[in-house]
Amino acid sequence: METLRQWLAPSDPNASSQDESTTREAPYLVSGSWGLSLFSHIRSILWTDALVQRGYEQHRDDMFKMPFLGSWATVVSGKYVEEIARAPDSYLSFQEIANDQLQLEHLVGPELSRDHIHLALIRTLNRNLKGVYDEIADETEYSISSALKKGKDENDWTSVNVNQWVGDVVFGLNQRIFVGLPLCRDEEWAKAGQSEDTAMVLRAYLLKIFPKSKRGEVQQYISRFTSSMSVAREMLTKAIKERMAMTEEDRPNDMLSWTISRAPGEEPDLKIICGILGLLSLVAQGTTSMSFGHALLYLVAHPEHASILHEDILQAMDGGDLTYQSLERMHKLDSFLRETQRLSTISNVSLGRIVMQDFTFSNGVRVPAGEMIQAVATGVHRDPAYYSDPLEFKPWRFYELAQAETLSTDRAATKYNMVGTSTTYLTWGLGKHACPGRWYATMIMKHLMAYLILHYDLKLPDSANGQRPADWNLTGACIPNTKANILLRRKEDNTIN
Ligand code: HEM
Repeated sequence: METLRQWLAPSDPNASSQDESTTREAPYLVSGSWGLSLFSHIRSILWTDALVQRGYEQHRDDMFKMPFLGSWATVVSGKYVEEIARAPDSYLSFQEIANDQLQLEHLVGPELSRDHIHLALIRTLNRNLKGVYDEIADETEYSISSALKKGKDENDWTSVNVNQWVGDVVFGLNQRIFVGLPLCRDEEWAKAGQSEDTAMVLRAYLLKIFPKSKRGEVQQYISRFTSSMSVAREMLTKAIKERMAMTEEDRPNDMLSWTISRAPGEEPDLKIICGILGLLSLVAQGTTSMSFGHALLYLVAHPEHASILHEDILQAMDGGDLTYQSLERMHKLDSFLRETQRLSTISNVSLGRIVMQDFTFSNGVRVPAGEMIQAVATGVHRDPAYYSDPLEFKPWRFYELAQAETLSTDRAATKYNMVGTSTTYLTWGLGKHACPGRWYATMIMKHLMAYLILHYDLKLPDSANGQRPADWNLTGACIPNTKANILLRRKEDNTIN
């Protein structure tokens, strides 16, 4: 009970009491006093989105303080977002918040939480995107059809739960790139890997309840009860040993081989390699499948846009196959997906940082070391000052903005592309820590959507009455409705690749 109290109570809302008369704290959105704050913390976990939105409406282009996942966070918008993005890591640390939220030191290992080797691997992934695309293209039909086997037959159609089906398909594609054939198609691997992703997030939540000094012991204890982890580790260890027995030139060109080559030490540590792949799988899986699940639900709820997308895709293919280069020419599909990410942003906030040394914003608000800073994302994405008819789904919004700017400036406007970041589009964060996996995630999403539109009929079940099932908001995340189903049917004309 005491631990729970410590976790839920503010670390010390008055800890930032000003020594310097020129600085101040951000205004509290809810009371910081004990009792009320316990209630506020519980409320903030259940209704983070509503609290962030209220704060944004009251303190737009400024900042406020609210309970956030068990701590206090100063939440900013406007020009202050750039101040976070520009701040040195020695003041505002992304690494620290990632370590804290995923408990990397305990769940993955101190080497990874300290050195972040995975970032170099994502750079390798980005350099190899064209080759990676060919693997993804080769895996797509297998991944889609094996996930469809878990669905329910309804006349000519197969009914699937969106979250589950998209999760399976994206997992299959990611694993082809991460661990390659044959492991990526192993059903036991898929089962263990997917439950390991969920287990890791739950373990991180659990560990955070305990004081830092006790987390190592607690992790040792709970790992005895997580069989998915040992199954996944065992299978991966076998694959690693097989790869290590090959010369570097003979190894397949995938994340597993890159990781073995980059892992520190003469004799790479299997635990570190497993940890890196586990972490990459975790960050790539939930984000991409949630985003794609949202996009798919917009597609089936707005069938009037499907033919325009179909035309855009065929035009980009120019009589040829679906290729990496053709994806880059699918401007309307790009705009469609960016609009789905604007309206159903998977996280209400972005640019989360832990303050390492007291940090003062240009308006004099000082945030003491140890506290958290976040930026409003969804509120900004739905602000009429930045987006006309912000609550309306306008799939060609970014396409039209890019066209207009290209015409007026005589230069191709790339800032509205799906991977573009700005203070008013925070899906990927901003600045030096903006998502390094966004080119890969965008490639997967564009390819999968184009492939589905070319080869499958898709629709909402009649029971949905043509309405997109409402998103679910929980602890700051925006999840595609977990009960939403869609129907799929392979098209008869399979002449187009
Ligand atoms: C649609 C899918 C995705 C979304 C919406 C997304 C979103 C984000 C966001 C908001 C951040 C924080 C940026 C900041 O604070 O400024 C981030 C960071 C990161 N993302 Fe993604 N992400 C996605 C997919 C991926 C994928 C596929 C990978 C790996 C292949 C990945 C790897 C990472 C990593 C490693 C970081 C930390 C960067 C750093 O330490 O500097 N993400 N992502």
